[in-house]
Amino acid sequence: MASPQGSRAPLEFGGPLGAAALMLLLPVTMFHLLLVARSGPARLLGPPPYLPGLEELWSPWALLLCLTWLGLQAALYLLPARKVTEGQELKDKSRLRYPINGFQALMLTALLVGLGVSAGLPLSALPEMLLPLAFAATLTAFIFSLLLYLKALVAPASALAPGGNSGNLIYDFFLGRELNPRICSFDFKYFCELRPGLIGWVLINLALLMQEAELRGSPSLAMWLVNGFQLLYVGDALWYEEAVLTTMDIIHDGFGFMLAFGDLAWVPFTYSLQAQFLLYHPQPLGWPMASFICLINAVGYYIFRGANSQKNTFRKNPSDPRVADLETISTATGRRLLVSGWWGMVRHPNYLGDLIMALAWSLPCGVFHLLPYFYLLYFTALLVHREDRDERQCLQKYGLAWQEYCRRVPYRIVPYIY
Ligand SMILES: NC(=O)C1=CN([C@@H]2O[C@H](COP(=O)(O)OP(=O)(O)OC[C@H]3O[C@@H](n4cnc5c(N)ncnc54)[C@H](OP(=O)(O)O)[C@@H]3O)[C@@H](O)[C@H]2O)C=CC1
Ligand SMILES: CC(C)CCC[C@@H](C)[C@H]1CC=C2C3=C(CC[C@@]21C)[C@@]1(C)CC[C@H](O)C(C)(C)[C@@H]1CC3
Repeated sequence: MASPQGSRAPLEFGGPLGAAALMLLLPVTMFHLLLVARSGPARLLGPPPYLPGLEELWSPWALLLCLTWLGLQAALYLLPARKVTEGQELKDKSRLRYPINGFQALMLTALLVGLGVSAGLPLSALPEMLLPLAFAATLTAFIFSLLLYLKALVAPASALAPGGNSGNLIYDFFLGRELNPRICSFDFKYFCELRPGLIGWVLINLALLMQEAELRGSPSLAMWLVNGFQLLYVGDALWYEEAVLTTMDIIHDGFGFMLAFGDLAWVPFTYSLQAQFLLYHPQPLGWPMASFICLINAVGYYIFRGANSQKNTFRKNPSDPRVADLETISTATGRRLLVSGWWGMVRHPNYLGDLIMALAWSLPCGVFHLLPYFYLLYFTALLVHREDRDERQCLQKYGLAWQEYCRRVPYRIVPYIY
């Protein structure tokens, strides 16, 4: 099967073997975390307390709940949007159109959940269903990825992603073949990246907070902090929804098992790990320490938002007064690269801010368990690997201009360290 570029793109993630290993390892890790978080010792590196049988994982109700959730989010996606925006230019010079109504979907979901809870919906029962729900989400992601793979077989070559079309079934299934799979105007990748998983994550956090309130009379300060920080992160992603259109996932990566599983299962069930841990292992936290952790989160958010907004504003309109004074390097493609402001500090200031926030999300869980720091460890590995992939893509895109940028801004993520 020919690559859409004519020559084959270099294999990533360790090729077919790496892809096969990740397809097994990621779900196993997710179930390990879910089991260990509720066990007494909560040891990240220890064995799980027991191995669940199929009867504990499989529940038709969980699958129904999962599909209903996807259906609800799809319906909210289809509601009239306050704005419809165009994505980046594609290979065939066309641009796709995307509805900007993610924040509206979050608000409407909050309203529906609020009404449901006041009418007696037992949201605090959700934590008891996390295992079968995670299993249902994994199954859904797997079947969905199969359908996406089949859909790509009839897609035109111009619709295929630069990677994910090696001709190896396992590798292509994992990475995803089609860049922007759609049915009419419904864009599956854009929908999955921001809606069901991210909103599902804050809903699971809320359910854990409510169950803690039922168990202990009121939610702990640590649980409030974790819920608040992560709600800010998800609210921000949906408020600045348009920014996702310039991320690597939308511009470069195909839509396959990696993103389908990542978006639908990995994000809601592993990103809520700190709240899961806190429900079963309450941690004392005083106001002085809580204030310090809030400050760390605020610093991380300031860097993350500042850097992402600066790049998006610049990419949308380089003469925007907010970025017009920044120093830039011209490239042969006609696009310019920022070399001052946030992007003159390190080559990925947005990753730095994100990592600082990740630390703030774990600190409320204390320093005596490694488990709540899993997100920070995984995220560091993800971003270092992502930065390396992006670096190679930018070198290919911008050649000498990228080398000049690297010379002017030598550090990748952490100034003077990395
Ligand atoms: N919570 C999570 O699980 C995850 C969060 N993230 C977050 O998502 C966000 C987006 O990440 P990601 O898509 O990886 O990367 P970026 O948003 O950093 O995008 C990288 C692209 O930005 C452009 N760029 C790079 N340097 C410059 C420069 N100096 N001037 C102008 N443009 C430049 C290049 O594209 P071009 O030139 O073509 O515009 C490059 O390919 C980040 O904040 C990250 O932290 C990411 C992964 C997971
Ligand atoms: C587990 C696998 C090896 C990889 C799965 C990766 C995915 C979970 C992540 C890839 C890029 C992501 C982004 C976000 C969430 C996680 C995934 C899907 C993001 C939507 C989070 C919120 C941010 O504000 C963002 C910038 C919009 C993020 C975009 C990338």
